[in-house]
Amino acid sequence: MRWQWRIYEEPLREPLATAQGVWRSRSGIYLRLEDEQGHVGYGEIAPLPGWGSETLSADIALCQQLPPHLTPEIIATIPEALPAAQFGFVTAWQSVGQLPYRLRPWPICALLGSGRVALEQWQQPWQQGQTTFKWKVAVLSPEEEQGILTTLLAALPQVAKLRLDANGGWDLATAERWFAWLDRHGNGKIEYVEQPLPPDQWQALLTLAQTVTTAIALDESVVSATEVQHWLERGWPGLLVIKPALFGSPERLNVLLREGLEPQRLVFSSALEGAIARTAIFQCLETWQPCRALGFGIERWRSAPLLTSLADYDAEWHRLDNYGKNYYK
Ligand SMILES: O=C(O)CCC(=O)c1ccccc1C(=O)O
Ligand SMILES: [Mg+2]
Repeated sequence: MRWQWRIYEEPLREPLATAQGVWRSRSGIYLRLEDEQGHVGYGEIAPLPGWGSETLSADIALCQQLPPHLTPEIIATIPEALPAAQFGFVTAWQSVGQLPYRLRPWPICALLGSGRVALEQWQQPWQQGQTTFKWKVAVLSPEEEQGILTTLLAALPQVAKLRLDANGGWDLATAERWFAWLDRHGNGKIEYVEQPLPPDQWQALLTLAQTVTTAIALDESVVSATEVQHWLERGWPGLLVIKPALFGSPERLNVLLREGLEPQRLVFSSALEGAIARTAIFQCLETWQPCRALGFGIERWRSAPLLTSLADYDAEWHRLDNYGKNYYK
């Protein structure tokens, strides 16, 4: 199987502020495979350095070193330390001759910007039928955020659900105060709090999950399949955010599900990947059958529409030409 790759860097439509800083652009690598009969396939490597996945330079080094003809055996040698590359190559290989996919629309959770803008930003997605929202916290002080949250919770209709994402930005004392506040004021509308403490504080995270009423989801703690496995062995009782683009080969999740991981505990979420990876993820969802709204409501920051024809793929392959350099095998 012959293949080509192309590095891109695309500015976000607006900066995304999280507890870990402000993001302004997103880089990755698009892959294009073609077999002897002319069947094509596409894949995307979209690592998030600083997020437990590899760096883009590590993926570039991998692409430079792989031979001009791919086989499943070669793809299987991609090391565990490069989970975004594993995802990109495995899904690219699976897509050859299968495109375009016919995909279902799933309920989506709309991401709201940190701070007061959330009070406006939920309304348009609500009018379009979305009922789950996520708000970035640990960006302002707890007092400021709880003030805004009081208004937001009062404004949201009773059937709406709100996720809070602290991106590991609280310490234990702050988290305990926040959970006490949420137990009193959550109004039945808080679906869960995502990554309240830094990813490595596993004992404190386990204790919190066993003592507070509000559900907790791990995100940064469980970026790759190996980490998910580790937390399951530790007895993590809560939810798990899966960012498929950073997770490794999708087959790893199939195995965990076959071994009894309950699908209701999973929340699938975007890593602000591009259209090729997003479409590959939605193809995986046909197998994974998500039970909760997908954390893919990120259009405000990056437009990544599902690709529904080979012409769409071809256009996407060429679209980011101006952002990155081209490399051909
Ligand atoms: O999960 C969602 O609902 C939206 C996506 C999101 O929040 C996100 C996007 C890129 C990187 C990290 C995160 C995060 O969950 O913290
Ligand atoms: Mg998160």
